Amino acid sequence: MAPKDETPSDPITVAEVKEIAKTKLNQPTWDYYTTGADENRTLDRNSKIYKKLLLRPRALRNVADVDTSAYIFGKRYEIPIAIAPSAYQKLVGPGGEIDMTRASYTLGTNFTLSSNATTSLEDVMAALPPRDAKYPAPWFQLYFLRSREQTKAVIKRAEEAGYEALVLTVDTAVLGNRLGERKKPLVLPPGLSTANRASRQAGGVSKGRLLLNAKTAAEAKKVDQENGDFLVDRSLEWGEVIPWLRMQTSMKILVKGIMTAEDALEAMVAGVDGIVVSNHGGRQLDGVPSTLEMLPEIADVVKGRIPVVFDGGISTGSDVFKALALGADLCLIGRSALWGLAYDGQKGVEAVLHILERELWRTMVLSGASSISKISRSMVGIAKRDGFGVSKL
Ligand SMILES: Cc1cc2nc3c(=O)[nH]c(=O)nc-3n(C[C@H](O)[C@H](O)[C@H](O)COP(=O)(O)O)c2cc1C
Ligand SMILES: CCCCCCC(=O)C(=O)O
Repeated sequence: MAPKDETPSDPITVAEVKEIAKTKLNQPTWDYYTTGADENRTLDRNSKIYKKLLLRPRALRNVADVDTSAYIFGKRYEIPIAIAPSAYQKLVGPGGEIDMTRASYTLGTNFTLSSNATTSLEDVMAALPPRDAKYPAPWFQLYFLRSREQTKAVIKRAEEAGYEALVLTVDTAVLGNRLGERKKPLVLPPGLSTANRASRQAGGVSKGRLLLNAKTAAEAKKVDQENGDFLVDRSLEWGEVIPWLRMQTSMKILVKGIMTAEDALEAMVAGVDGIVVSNHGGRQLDGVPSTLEMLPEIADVVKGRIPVVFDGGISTGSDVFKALALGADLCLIGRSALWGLAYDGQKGVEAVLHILERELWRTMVLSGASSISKISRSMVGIAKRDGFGVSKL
């Protein structure tokens, strides 16, 4: 069935939602959420690349009924679009992580809670009504701290609370060089804290930020030594960390931050259940390609064996279509969901998901794909170098 249209006064694109969000957020919060690392080359590339990819539609393929649903780990997603983990969501809207997770529930999809959330993982789970077992439970994103005890404790809490999967972020051994943040460090206002650090330390802003703002190498070393337990463990390796996680939990294990076919292979050999192709929304290593560019080589290695989850720069349903065509099984939205949260809390996030759903549905109809499995790589192409004609990928 075709998704319902908005009422005339509603924003009808994510770009419009973002404009409204800008008027609702204070400057430091807007800067924190919009920024990338260094010169923002990767951040910009992530979104611009979608415009370069052209669609190659097919006609007369019976699109009377178009089904946007997808299955990941055997669970049903009404749309192949879920919400990426992002830190400190109560800075964006008072309902924060709870509004996000409830919106994902309403749309029949899923949400990943950040290790640096401002709501406890137990409260997020308790905010959801009971759900038919055919749908997924939320996932929990893990920053693996140097303190194994702290790391173990939070994994245990996530498992006991009923999270379906653990998403180990592997692109944040140290925080990216975010220039705006270095000039104006992010400070959580009183009353907000990172509720999922096992110690629930007051103030709660990541100790990684102290390291980022150290003025000299000596100061950085001091911070590193003094705050060691709360920093991400930089000594992790595939062959050790994945088996260690397996020993701790029976939740599914995904790794987030895969940007090469080589790492996708490492991940599979190490025995993960899924990967997330991601460059952290351009906030970590600047100068890496867009995620969309790397998706085909990664999908060639893992597609059909383990789920390929994907994020980076998605702001339209046609972006989602392109990522699915290049091998994604499920797309995550980071900032687009945050603009919805700023715009109107849970309803705003739902509005964003509905916009993307409608746009994806229309792109599928007009491309001749009546289900997600009918979206193929041959349905996208790239303009030839001499500017005339389209090459298949
Ligand atoms: C403000 C902000 C905070 C983020 N916090 C986290 C986090 O805590 N953990 C994590 O794994 N990724 C985090 N990410 C990365 C997102 O999960 C996701 O990879 C990225 O936002 C996708 O790109 P998009 O924003 O262009 O959709 C964050 C992203 C943003 C923008
Ligand atoms: C220990 C690393 C803290 C990262 C904080 C949240 C995040 O991922 C971001 O991009 O900001």
